[in-house]
Amino acid sequence: MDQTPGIVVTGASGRMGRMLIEVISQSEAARLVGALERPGHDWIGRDLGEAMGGAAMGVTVGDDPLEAFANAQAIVDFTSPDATVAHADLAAQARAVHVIGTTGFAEEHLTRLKAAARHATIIRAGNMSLGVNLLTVLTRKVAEALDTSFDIEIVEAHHAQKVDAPSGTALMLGEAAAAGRGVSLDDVADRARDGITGARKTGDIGFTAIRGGDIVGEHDVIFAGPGERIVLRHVASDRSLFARGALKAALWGQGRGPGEFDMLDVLGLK
Ligand SMILES: NC(=O)c1ccc[n+]([C@@H]2O[C@H](COP(=O)([O-])OP(=O)(O)OC[C@H]3O[C@@H](n4cnc5c(N)ncnc54)[C@H](O)[C@@H]3O)[C@@H](O)[C@H]2O)c1
Ligand SMILES: O=C(O)C1=N[C@H](C(=O)O)CCC1
Repeated sequence: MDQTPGIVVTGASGRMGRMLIEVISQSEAARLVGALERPGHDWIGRDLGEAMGGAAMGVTVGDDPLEAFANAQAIVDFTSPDATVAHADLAAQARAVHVIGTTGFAEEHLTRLKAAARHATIIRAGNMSLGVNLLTVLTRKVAEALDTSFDIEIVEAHHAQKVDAPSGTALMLGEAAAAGRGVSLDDVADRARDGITGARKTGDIGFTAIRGGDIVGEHDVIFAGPGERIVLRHVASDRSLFARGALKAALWGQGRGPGEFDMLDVLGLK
């Protein structure tokens, strides 16, 4: 009998859902045991492979997380904040590792995820790629080394369908820069500029979001100082990058105790 961890993918028809299904079903380290979509979605009740336009996979797309999670060792969740928070309680009940790629959480969502992590292994990151996680480490180091005569600006670009801004990645980079400076991001984030804004406040960390076309994900962290500028950049050109990171997290989480972890834990970058 196959002893590899069984994984359920939520948001199966989404940009990331499809990518996750491809990556997990090609992996020898895990099995795809379920696929979920939101109630009312036209994939519900269909074979997943056929719904994706290929050969049957023997997995029927469902809309009942309780039933799907019962036989899973990991849930990989790239959906919406409300859906993910609901899934967190059910994943905890099923004792399945919950890998969360969803972004755009409000404070109330984060509080609920923290509560769920008292009983469950949650691995959450706004970006699952090695490169971006390494970039957060570099950003923190550069911010630590420079004083506030260097203005920090984070510029991100994503596809036209993205619904949240700033991106989860931009916020991760902002948190890293703020940590390097020994301040709280909430106190220094400047997330909206329009009209007569006045001069830039020293110490602020600014965010700019570009949306258009099919951009997968690009992030610049700019340190603009007197007479010079440092730019740290990450460009994602293929979504499978995020799916491979999420699978790595699901495998890393097996046998871990409850708690909230991130990709720095998974990648050994802490
Ligand atoms: N962390 C990362 O590395 C990373 C990478 C890419 C995208 N993301 C994030 O992942 C999320 C999804 O991105 P996307 O581009 O795939 O979006 P998408 O809109 O293409 O897909 C989301 C899917 O979730 C489904 N869904 C919504 N509610 C659901 C529910 N209750 N149960 C099951 N399925 C449900 C939707 O029907 C949709 O198919 C976004 O928050 C995005 O920012 C994170
Ligand atoms: O396509 C998206 O949506 C992405 N979301 C993540 C974010 O918000 O940073 C990661 C990059 C792609």
